[in-house]
Amino acid sequence: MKFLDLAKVYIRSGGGGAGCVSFRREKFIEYGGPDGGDGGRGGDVWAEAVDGLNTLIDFRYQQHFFAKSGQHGMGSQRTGASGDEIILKVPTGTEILDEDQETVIADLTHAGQRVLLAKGGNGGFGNLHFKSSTNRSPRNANPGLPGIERTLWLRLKLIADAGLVGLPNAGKSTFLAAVSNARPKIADYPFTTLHPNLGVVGVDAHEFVIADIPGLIEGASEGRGLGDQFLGHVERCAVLLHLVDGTSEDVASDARTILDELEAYSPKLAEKPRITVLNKVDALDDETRAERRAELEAEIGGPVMEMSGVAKIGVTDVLRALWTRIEPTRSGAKDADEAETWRP
Ligand SMILES: Nc1nc2c(ncn2[C@@H]2O[C@H](COP(=O)(O)OP(=O)(O)OP(=O)(O)O)[C@@H](O)[C@H]2O)c(=O)[nH]1
Ligand SMILES: [Mg+2]
Repeated sequence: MKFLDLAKVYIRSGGGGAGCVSFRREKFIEYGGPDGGDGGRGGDVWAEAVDGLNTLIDFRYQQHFFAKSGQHGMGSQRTGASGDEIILKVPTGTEILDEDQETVIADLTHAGQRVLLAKGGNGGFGNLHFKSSTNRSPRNANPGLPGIERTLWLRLKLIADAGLVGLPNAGKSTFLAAVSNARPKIADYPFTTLHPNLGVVGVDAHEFVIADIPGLIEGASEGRGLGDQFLGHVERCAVLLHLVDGTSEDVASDARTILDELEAYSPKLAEKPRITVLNKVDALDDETRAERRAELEAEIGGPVMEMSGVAKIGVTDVLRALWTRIEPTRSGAKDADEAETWRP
């Protein structure tokens, strides 16, 4: 799957069709009245969030979205046909930003949510419309209103309940593959994962989504490694899962590196609920394991769980711990309210 989380699009709604000037012309009727129809409305341009899409890559290949104009009005009181609307299908989690990339016009967080990006121009009135007691044969009609042209940015912030963070090689993708339907690439070299992957997880009859993102290294906030650009994809998560490679000689400093990078990216992300795990415990003897866990707990000032993604040790406990943080954010009523926000 190719991944793209920022795309520029050019949109234009359709112009309205012009109103028509026409008079009835029939046998035996000498002075037929006005019968020019109105122009049709131009097509709107909408964006709609859909499930099952996790990238904006399609917008690399198509950037122009121009809706059709309305047809002109015609004689015999016929209204011109409206122009067809255009709907940009975007992944849930897509924000729509103005050309300056500063103003967020809409945030489509729920499947089916729609936002009007550009309204089609109204059609002009035909001369039938201008008939009055003082003017029985008006010769005027309105032109249609023009469409609206806009340059917009689409920015995808994936929607997941839990986000995986850690150094490269910490075992993030291995864990995701072990617990979900996702099949991310796994290898024993850093930066195996180059873009976010989502996986659906089930535990105790609950389902939630985990996002695996590329590993962070010291200086990621200054662009080192793959940088910290992917942290945007865990911003909306209810909880972060911080995996620390238990086979590392210095688990405390490894953990500190991640916490510093989270803080540098945004204090809000650093304050998000977080579960810390000593991973790869299958490769450790009991003594080393206890020692490293204690070091890690001292560094982060809180409890640490133990796990092995490969041997599937402690995995279910970790999923349950994640769920306890996710569950309170799952209020149906709140979701429904938000879904309404951007509906026309
Ligand atoms: N012994 C042991 N090895 C593991 C475990 N989990 C992962 N590994 C190994 O660690 C290496 C890195 O695993 P990945 O899952 O690719 O690590 P990652 O954190 O996704 O790495 P990046 O994508 O580069 O950030 C692979 O060789 C895995 O086989 C584990 O629980 N135990
Ligand atoms: Mg990976």
